[in-house]
Amino acid sequence: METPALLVEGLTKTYTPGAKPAVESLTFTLPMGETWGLLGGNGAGKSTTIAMLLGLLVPSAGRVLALGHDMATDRFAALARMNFSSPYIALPHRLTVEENLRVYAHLYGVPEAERRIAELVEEFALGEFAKRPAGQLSAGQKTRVALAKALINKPALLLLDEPTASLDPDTGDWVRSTLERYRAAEGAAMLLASHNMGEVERLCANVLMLKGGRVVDAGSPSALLEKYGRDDLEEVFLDIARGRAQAAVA
Ligand SMILES: Nc1ncnc2c1ncn2[C@@H]1O[C@H](COP(=O)(O)OP(=O)(O)OP(=O)(O)O)[C@@H](O)[C@H]1O
Repeated sequence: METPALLVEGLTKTYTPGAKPAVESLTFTLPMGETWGLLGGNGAGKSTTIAMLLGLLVPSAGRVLALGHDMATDRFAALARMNFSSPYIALPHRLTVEENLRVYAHLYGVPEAERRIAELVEEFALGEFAKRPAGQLSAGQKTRVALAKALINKPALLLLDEPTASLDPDTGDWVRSTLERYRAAEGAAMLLASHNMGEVERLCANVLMLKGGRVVDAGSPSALLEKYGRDDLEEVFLDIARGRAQAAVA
């Protein structure tokens, strides 16, 4: 069997000893070539999960194999073939957009960096502000630069925290198409934390519903719609968030 993009077993994070874990016993296997969604309300544990998957946060228990590498012992081998975007992590704001991409291309050891940067500037339509400092861009422009940075090393595994937050509907739609095209062309795997149910329905083969740090339900968007007897994932999400899951499936 092909090595999965992510193999996660019993992943747990307790920030404060004795308190309830922010993420508890998370277990799943993300195959190569698929996009999965991590859905949950504020504080459900999405960002904590992504930070552990990236090796930015040390888990309290459990393990993560990313692209076959154990993130506790061998994370640099995995990180070279991974990337991420998060609205909470700012790009160096005094550097221009182009300089930012050059720094990341260097960090990831991208071959033919200038060519790759030119491709991304073209694909993400960054040309009109490529020579401006990243700190002076609008939120939507920053999001596009962050996505270009996330694809700079052609990652096999992409972790996306709210990839279309602060984008207008048209640009958001364009970003979703770009991500979908990238996945199909490269056979990459993606894990997407999102509050945007339409986005999750459109992009994700499978969805993990998180509540209070635990997976409370999982399945393909169509299987979840059927199970809860709903027309869209937003309603399924509200059923779960408001604790109506049992009533819905009874
Ligand atoms: N550094 C920290 N120290 C202590 N508790 C934290 C820390 N970071 C997050 N938490 C807590 O862990 C829980 C999960 O937070 P997390 O940010 O992972 O949720 P989330 O699903 O990403 O939420 P949101 O949708 O609001 O971004 C929350 O109760 C939060 O208060």
